[in-house]
Amino acid sequence: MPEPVSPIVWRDGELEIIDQTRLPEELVFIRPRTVEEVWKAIRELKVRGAPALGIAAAFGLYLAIKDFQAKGEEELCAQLKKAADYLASSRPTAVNLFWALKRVQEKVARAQGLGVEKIKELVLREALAIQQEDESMCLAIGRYGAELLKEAQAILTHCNAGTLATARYGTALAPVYYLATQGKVLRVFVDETRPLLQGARLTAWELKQAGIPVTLITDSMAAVVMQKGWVQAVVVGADRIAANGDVANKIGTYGLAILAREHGLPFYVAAPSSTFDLTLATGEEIPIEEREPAEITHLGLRPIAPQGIAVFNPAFDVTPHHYITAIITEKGILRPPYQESISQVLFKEAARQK
Ligand SMILES: CSC[C@H]1O[C@H](OP(=O)(O)O)[C@H](O)[C@@H]1O
Repeated sequence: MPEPVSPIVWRDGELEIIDQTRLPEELVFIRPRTVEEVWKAIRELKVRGAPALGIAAAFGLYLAIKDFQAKGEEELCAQLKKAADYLASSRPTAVNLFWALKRVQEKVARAQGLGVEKIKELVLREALAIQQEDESMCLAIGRYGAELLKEAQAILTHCNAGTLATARYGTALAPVYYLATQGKVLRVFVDETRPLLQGARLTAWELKQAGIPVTLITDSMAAVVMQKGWVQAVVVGADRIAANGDVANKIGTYGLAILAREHGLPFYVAAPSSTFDLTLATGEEIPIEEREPAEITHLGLRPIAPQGIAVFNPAFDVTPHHYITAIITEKGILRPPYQESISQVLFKEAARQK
């Protein structure tokens, strides 16, 4: 199986990003050189997917300061905070973006006294570390998730939680890639995922590249695919997971969870620990991004709805934890009650590090 692509790399002193708005027709790379260009790439979903947003934001911080002529560390840190606040305004739901911005700034705060140039180098090193760690976390999610899917013939997934949404390998698709390397090839039923079609444009593309069999369906077909018994599990990604296990993910996920429950299918969420937001008790507190009406009323330039029609365009919804069979993380499989299993897996690790 060909190695899944990485959508975002630091190569020869430049940030190189696959422009995901050009897929599946063209594989086009862009090289943002300023924090403004990174902000725009995030906002326009040229780079998207919760972990990939964290990685892009971390590199965006470096681009914001690499050529900045600071008189001293204090001025440099002020520029870094200004850039972090700016990047934080690009998209509100995926917590990985905010987690990465916070992690880099905290690293810099602990490095006071190093000098301006050393701090700049440290920010780049931290962005590279975030990217490398994410790839390792996706691999671990693949191994843990494979245990849950090893008896399945096919799964259904929604949106794109594959290699294009992460450093590499993905979250929901990581077990599919891992099983393929072990000689077990699953078929993946892919929701097209209106309105921006991340499933049809991105998941179908990346799985085809990897030689994984794909069946593309419209979002409205998921129920009958489950009714016919064509899939044995539903596996999706996440953009933010609250302390009780409520999951924010692409709009349409909540409906899939209810359908899975109705058809007696396991509903798995795959996410690294950087997607958990333990400051939020429940999913009710997760900010849900609302995007432009034109994403729904138009297909490209062509209107597909009457002009001026009222539109509701939330990019995400929240699936209550009681619909979720298990959460696959890089540290293991979390089972209900999530309030306990999340803290045991995530906090216990942190406690040991103190
Ligand atoms: C591996 S997390 C991917 C997650 O992000 C997607 O949203 P978007 O394409 O708007 O960035 C979707 O919710 C995926 O599940």
